[in-house]
Amino acid sequence: MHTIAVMGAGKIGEAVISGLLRSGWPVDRLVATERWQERADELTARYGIRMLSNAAAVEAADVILISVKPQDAGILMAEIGPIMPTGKLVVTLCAGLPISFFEKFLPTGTPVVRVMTNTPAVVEQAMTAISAGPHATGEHLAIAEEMFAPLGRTIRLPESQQDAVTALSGSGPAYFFFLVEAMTDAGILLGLPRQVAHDLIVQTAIGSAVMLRDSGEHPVKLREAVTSPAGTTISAIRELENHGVRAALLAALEAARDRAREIADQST
Ligand SMILES: NC(=O)C1=CN([C@@H]2O[C@H](COP(=O)(O)OP(=O)(O)OC[C@H]3O[C@@H](n4cnc5c(N)ncnc54)[C@H](O)[C@@H]3O)[C@@H](O)[C@H]2O)C=CC1
Ligand SMILES: O=C(O)[C@@H]1CCC=N1
Repeated sequence: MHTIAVMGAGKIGEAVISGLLRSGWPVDRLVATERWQERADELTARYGIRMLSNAAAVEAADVILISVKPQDAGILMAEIGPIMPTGKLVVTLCAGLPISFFEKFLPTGTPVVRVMTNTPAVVEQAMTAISAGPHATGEHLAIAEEMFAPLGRTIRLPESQQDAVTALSGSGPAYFFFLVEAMTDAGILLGLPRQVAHDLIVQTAIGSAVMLRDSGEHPVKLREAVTSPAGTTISAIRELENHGVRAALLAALEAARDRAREIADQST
């Protein structure tokens, strides 16, 4: 069994820690690092996890998970790159940063796997995309899958698709939350109490998501089944089309993908 070091145990780092522990991963096979002592103490109290310095974590583990913000990755890699022994697996969660960015800091031949997950990891419903770097083998991909499978679904994709994945499923939960927030406001506009509007739309979102996953039907078919001739739904759909919601989504995801590319450019 491997020992995993979570380097930068923030929101996503903690989701990985809690998911692994819930799935039965032994806590003595997990270490983490955190630059703020208060945060480190909080994680030890919550999970009983050993919090180490970056250098000690690299030494203790054979799988090194980079889960700091992309803007902090250069500083972390400059610290741990020179002391990284050969043969360790590096797994990065950093949005936008290519595998080649990490390889620059690491001994030649170090396997690097790039991963994009999302926050539904905290309820074991993440969508995680996993890509191999030039030195990563099927065995390394399998280790990454073993780490992320407890958090939800996993998929293997070429690294060239990771910026699109980041825009779609990495950021995706934010778009759904935004939609729920806006629809709750619409319910209030129509005279419903806030809590009632919230409960109605959350259950509608859950029901729709389960139908999308389990019915095997195309979303167009599912929408058509709700849309009666001269009914209420088509009046709403006309307004969504008039306000360019479809075009807004295309432009929004393109902007997120472009931002991922910009993060990569700024890192070189
Ligand atoms: N939040 C999200 O929905 C997703 C985030 N990601 C990626 O995951 C990474 C982490 O994101 P979050 O967890 O949201 O950020 P976060 O800010 O919550 O966590 C990063 C943690 O790293 C710590 N840190 C920074 N530099 C450090 C260093 N040198 N040594 C030790 N600890 C250090 C920070 O104190 C912080 O607690 C990012 O690269 C992001 O692109 C990936 C998928 C989804
Ligand atoms: O907004 C971000 O940059 C990160 C990456 C994907 C989700 N959150």
